[in-house]
Amino acid sequence: MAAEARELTVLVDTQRWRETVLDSVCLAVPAGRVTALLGESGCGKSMVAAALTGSLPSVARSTGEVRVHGTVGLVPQAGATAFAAERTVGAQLDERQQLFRGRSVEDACKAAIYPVETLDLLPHQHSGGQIQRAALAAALLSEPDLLVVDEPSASLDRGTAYEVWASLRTYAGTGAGVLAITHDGALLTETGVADAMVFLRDGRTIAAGSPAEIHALADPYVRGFFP
Ligand SMILES: Nc1ncnc2c1ncn2[C@@H]1O[C@H](COP(=O)(O)OP(=O)(O)OP(=O)(O)O)[C@@H](O)[C@H]1O
Repeated sequence: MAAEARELTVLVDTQRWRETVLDSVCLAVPAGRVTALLGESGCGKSMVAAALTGSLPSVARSTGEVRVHGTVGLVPQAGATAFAAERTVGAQLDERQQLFRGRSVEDACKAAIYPVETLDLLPHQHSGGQIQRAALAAALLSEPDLLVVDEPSASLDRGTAYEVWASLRTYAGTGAGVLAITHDGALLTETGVADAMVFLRDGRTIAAGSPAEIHALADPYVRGFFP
């Protein structure tokens, strides 16, 4: 098991706003598998990603159990936040490569379907889809045991989205656990990359299982994610 959460509850208290954003969430991310996390906007998917990767906001307090076995990598929903604003993406990928000394920058960019022609641009000079793939390349350089990707294909055309999902599948094939957050049940079904799906609603886990088990459910909330 690359990671698991049991009875994970997260309370956000900003002084002006107080809310339980995750309520007794249970989730498993097996090693060597792609687990997809789905749910409507604001239901808490990114908060699960933050809890698993140790990056909860300072206004959040968590209870319950989170276990991660090995190293973690996060591809944030806004890819630019994975980079410093004032240096080129290429320079920052080179620095990460020096730090981890694993795969080459070229190899990580290829795996992330990131176009190397834009390596010399600053993060904000990238398109939404380009910087998201650059953030994936950055995460792959550290070869984490648990890779959490938040909306990896939200800004991509269908063809490139397919390639990115296939690449996540390949990465899971190296033995890592991959947790991929998405709204796009149709794309998950078409690509067939998810070994398991977990659905969140209002901060709670409401369904989990293999794609076949999920497709057999009559729950209209779950069915609403598929064409
Ligand atoms: N940094 C933060 N500080 C305070 N509250 C936050 C923060 N980030 C998220 N929240 C709150 O936590 C709840 C869950 O947000 P989250 O970003 O996890 O949703 P999501 O399911 O990922 O949504 P989306 O699909 O729109 O990205 C929301 O009510 C949101 O307002």
